[in-house]
Amino acid sequence: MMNSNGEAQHQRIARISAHLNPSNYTMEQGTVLGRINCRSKGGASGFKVAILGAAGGIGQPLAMLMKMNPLVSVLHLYDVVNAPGVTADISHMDTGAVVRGFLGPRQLENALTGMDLVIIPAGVPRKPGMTRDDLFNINAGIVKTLCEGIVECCPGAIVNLISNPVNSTAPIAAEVFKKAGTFDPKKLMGVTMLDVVRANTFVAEVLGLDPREVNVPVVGGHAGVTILPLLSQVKPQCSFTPEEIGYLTARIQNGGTEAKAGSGSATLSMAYAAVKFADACLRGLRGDAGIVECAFVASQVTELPFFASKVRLGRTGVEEIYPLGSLNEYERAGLEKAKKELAASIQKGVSFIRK
Ligand SMILES: NC(=O)c1ccc[n+]([C@@H]2O[C@H](COP(=O)([O-])OP(=O)(O)OC[C@H]3O[C@@H](n4cnc5c(N)ncnc54)[C@H](O)[C@@H]3O)[C@@H](O)[C@H]2O)c1
Ligand SMILES: O=C(O)C[C@H](O)C(=O)O
Repeated sequence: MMNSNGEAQHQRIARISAHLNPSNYTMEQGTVLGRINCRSKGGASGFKVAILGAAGGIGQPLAMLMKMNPLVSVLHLYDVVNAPGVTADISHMDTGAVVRGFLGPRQLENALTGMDLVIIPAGVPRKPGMTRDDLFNINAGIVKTLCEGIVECCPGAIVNLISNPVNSTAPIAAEVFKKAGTFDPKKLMGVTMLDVVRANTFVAEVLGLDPREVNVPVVGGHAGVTILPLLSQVKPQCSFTPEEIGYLTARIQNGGTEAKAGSGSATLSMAYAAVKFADACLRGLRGDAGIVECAFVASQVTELPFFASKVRLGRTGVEEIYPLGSLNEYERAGLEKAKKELAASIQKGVSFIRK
């Protein structure tokens, strides 16, 4: 009869033998050690997070940063290409989250089942000279398919939508969920955090402050004039010259073109922003109080059905949407321009599903 040390050793040998036998490898389990219940897996507490488009320019650093997040116990990495390699690479990080990879549509169901939070950076990015709306024809279909998967496998999950054009893809997601009867406006957020991250950085440069001390609300949407920084509401309280306002507004609105200097679109700062926002969502789900961030959500703040503004995140997702507060004349003019473009982008997304 084996003593408990002998038993443990026997199990370790069995695990290693399984690891050395390639027939035991299944992509869905990410690594063989994951498949055979590796004892180094994270604790049972924590949230289950899926990244769809995890092998891409945003997806990879986003996956790495989420693997480092102590609130994450399980991390599912889904893509239509290269998911095995990215998963193996990230799974070697000695942090708590268990990582599993999923490749291609046949594995989408397993990637999504049981998830608390689904982050979607899947789809094509802009090339020089393109607008975000030029991505619509390809990305609308991708987002639709992935959201249909969410309907089937994790209809109660929080969804963070990154794929552009966000002003249309978030309404597309909402329409897919409405059609299936699973739409919960508290759970769907278009990610506009990068606009806030940029605004904090650029404003801090002008004011000579540490960006971590600066908070700039950015409302509206996530493309050109729909990106509306409210410089009159910057914290800490401050004032700007008209030249500074013109410079900052233009730089924040065109940050996406500045990033990567015309050779692609932002990936690293976006991954940082996505993780900052996802972490806020997870802290909200955990029940932390007072978590306020900007996001593009189903809203009654204006006459438009979707709008980005400050929201409070809690156990059920978006628990409160804040009004815009008082705007100066420059911002009121910007709001009118933003609403005009936003209305068309939202309608384009809605029509894509209702057509
Ligand atoms: N919301 C924002 O602030 C923001 C910021 C930057 C980029 N973006 C957008 O994010 C998207 C991704 O950008 P990127 O630079 O990572 O692009 P990328 O091409 O590097 O990566 C996209 C990934 O999506 C995958 N993909 C394609 N179709 C898929 C599908 N059906 N299912 C799952 N995965 C699929 C690709 O294989 C690829 O790995 C783009 O639409 C870009 O415009 C948004
Ligand atoms: O500009 C882009 O196309 C990507 C993204 O939306 C960004 O703001 O960086």
